[in-house]
Amino acid sequence: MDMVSPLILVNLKTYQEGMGRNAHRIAAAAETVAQESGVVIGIAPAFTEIHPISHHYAIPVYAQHIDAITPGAHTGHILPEAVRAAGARGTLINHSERRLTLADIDACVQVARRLNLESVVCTNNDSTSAAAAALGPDYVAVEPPELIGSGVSVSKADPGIIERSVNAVRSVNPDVKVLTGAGIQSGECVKIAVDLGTCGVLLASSVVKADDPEAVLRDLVSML
Ligand SMILES: O=C(CO)COP(=O)(O)O
Repeated sequence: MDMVSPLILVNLKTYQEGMGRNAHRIAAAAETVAQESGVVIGIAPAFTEIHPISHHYAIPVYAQHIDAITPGAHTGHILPEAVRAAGARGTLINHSERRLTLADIDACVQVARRLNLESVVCTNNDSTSAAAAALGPDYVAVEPPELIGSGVSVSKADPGIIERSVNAVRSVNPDVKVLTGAGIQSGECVKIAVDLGTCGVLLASSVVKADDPEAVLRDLVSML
């Protein structure tokens, strides 16, 4: 293993297979495999599942989004303090399916830092990875949008974007860790990503839609 312990972050999105009892099943599988392997496996469930999951399992829980607001008169927003109080360790910011402006991303990273929430800023290519790194988040997670949910792994289809993003982030801010995602489905995909200099992966469908999420998670960590 690398000096920084790898992170496997499973985004449950709003998949039916990641709601309610299914979210618990995936969280339990993640906890089992994390304990067996020593690899950190986090989960980003729907907002409504953050509290139940974080209070039942020892794995780190992430929000899928926050709004950079302070408590007050906002309706239909996600208050970062509430996400923290519900037990989240961190949050995704600017996921490809929840894009923000650069100014919003900056504000979200700052509020996350203030609240001691880990920030994972998602990006779509190496230029945006460099821009995100300049904001000083904990992680930049590069995911080529065309491969998200495609079943085709970024590690195999586009290793260059991983390598370029790692280099871009390092040159802007070497303290920012890099994750990658889109189509990640096996231990081999994870190993390629880590060998290219990332600290792990962000993934969804291969775990969330699996008949046996525990078996997929065991495979994902098998080459670390
Ligand atoms: O968007 C993703 C994770 O946030 C990637 O999704 P898939 O793993 O389904 O390609």
